[in-house]
Amino acid sequence: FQNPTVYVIRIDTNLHAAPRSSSPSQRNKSRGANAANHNRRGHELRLNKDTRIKKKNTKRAPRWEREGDQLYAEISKQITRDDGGEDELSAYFDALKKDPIETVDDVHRFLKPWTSDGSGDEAVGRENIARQSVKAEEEKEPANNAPTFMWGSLPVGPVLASRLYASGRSSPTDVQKGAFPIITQAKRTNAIIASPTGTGKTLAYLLPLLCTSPGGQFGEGTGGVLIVTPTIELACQIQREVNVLWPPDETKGGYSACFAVGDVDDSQTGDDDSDWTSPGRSILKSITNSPIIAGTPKMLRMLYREANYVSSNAKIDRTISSDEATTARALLTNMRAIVLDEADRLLRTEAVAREAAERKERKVAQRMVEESDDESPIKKKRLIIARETQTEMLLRDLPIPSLQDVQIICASATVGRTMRRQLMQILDAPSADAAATLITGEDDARVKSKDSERRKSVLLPEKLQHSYKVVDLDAIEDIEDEGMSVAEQNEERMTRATVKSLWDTISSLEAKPILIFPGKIGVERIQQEFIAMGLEDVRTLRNLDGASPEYPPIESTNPSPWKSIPVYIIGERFARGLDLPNVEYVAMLSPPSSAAGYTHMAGRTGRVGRRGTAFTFVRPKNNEVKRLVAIAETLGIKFNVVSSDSETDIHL
Ligand SMILES: Nc1ncnc2c1ncn2[C@@H]1O[C@H](COP(=O)(O)OP(=O)(O)OP(=O)(O)O)[C@@H](O)[C@H]1O
Repeated sequence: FQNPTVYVIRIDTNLHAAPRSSSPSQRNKSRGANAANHNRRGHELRLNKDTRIKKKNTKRAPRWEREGDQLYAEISKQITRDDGGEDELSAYFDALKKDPIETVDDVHRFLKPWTSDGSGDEAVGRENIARQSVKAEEEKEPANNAPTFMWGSLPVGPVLASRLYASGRSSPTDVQKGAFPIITQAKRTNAIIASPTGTGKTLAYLLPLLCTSPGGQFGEGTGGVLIVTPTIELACQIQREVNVLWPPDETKGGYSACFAVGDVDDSQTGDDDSDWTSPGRSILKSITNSPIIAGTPKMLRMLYREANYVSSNAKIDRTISSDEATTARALLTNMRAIVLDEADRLLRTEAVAREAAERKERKVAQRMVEESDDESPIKKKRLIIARETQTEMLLRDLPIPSLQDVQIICASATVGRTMRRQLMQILDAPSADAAATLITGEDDARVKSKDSERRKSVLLPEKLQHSYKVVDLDAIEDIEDEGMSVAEQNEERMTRATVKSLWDTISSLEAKPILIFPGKIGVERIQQEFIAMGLEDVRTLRNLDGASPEYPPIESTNPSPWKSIPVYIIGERFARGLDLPNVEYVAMLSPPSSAAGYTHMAGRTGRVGRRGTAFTFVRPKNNEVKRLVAIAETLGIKFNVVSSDSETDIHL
């Protein structure tokens, strides 16, 4: 009843009117000779003409009908407004004769008083328009070339919007909404995209770059965008994402718009010395007009070094083909953006932070010794100096005029002050803010929470649950193998106990894909154990791409082609950015050595608002328990306890 619908019911109130004749002929008869003097209901009409007209006029049409008529009359007129009227609007239109509309901006300026952001109380008139046009000139931003067709609130253009919908992404995530306007700004803006794992950071940088691509998919030019990733697997994952948005066109050679610089193809490098092609040249040869180049910093350094050589020696070195020379020149001249995906890992931020903390600790210790009378020498820990990384070397040596001319975009779930300062140094910027704009998915209520623990947990997806399980060593008997040292026997017992704990945990869970980080135990051992226990779909990095007939492609979201629920076993260093479909559980077989490590591993589940649980297996050892406490403290998370038969459970 809040929005009642009004029905107009016409009721015939003339209940005493003569009944209607059943047929038209009878009706005509009943009207008879006097019909002219009677109305249709048989009431007598007065023949006095004036009275009759008067009577008709007194029955006025309802207001809405009269206003409606007026409106219809008004809108059906030809709108020329050349009639030289004297109202304000006519004056406004008259001004057009002196200053006709010629450009898109003229149209906006002219229509401004009727657009929702034009303040309603401003007087309509030429003065007003002139003022607005001056203002517009002052504020004039270079035009944004992004096509308009909305994906949620983002103008990504009809083609990309349809492909996004078709691939099951119906609206942008918060960080995608935040990143798009900043990255597409006509004034080149560097950006750091920082938001929890699984919030769509890849699309957050990819979409604005594709939308601002000069000439689109086939007009961008080779190597317009360079994406640096810590692993080749991540580069391939980005390639798959690009293929969804910009599918390879068979009529144009069927190559992907994103070239993933992987291991060098041996078939390109001949066996004998005369056929030998350098790895850099092999990569260069394989690039076929790809506008986006993605790869690890080491491979990219090799590629760009070779491109530099080829472009400067094309005329004198006979081994250089004209195609190679063209590609090399394009690589060096087209670059407009560089993305550092998982930037803190690429810039080895952790090592720099560790070194800084260690130096600070040393200073404090030194001061304490100086202030006390204690003469005993200070025990010094070895200082591990953070070395320059491959990415830093790549950025330093890139054969382009200046990094200032290229848009730099960094993305990671774990961005801190150290990383921002590193970037500031690399770009020679006066401050971290000047180096790059920080973009976060700020709609998360946790960011504004008064509870500091809750604020800390913002690095992780909100729906991600955390659990730990204590490995029950007593469940495994002592190992007595004469071929093994005591230490090896203990290690083996630990491994068996951990595998048993893992198996017991998996057995108690709903059947859903699980990702295991095996820690020291290693990928192969867990794989062998699980296959021996009868699991069929046990995958490692090698069979993730679905190329082998035994393993269907992992993009498949339909569980029907799965032989059994997939179990992925992946080494920790490949955790970053990995996006495996439908993974509901992550198992870390020992507590990670840093909170950032935990964030990236646990974050393989609970992605894009889905549920997920991360299990950490902890042995009853001081260092492992301490690590788990430090992780819980840093990230502001509370663990659930997975019960175990042993009495050694620790409650954090
Ligand atoms: N707007 C969206 N709606 C639904 N799903 C999305 C959307 N954007 C991205 N995704 C999907 O979310 C998943 C995670 O995206 P992505 O890998 O970019 O996350 P991320 O933030 O980079 O995570 P990580 O920090 O772990 O690398 C992908 O499968 C991607 O296809």
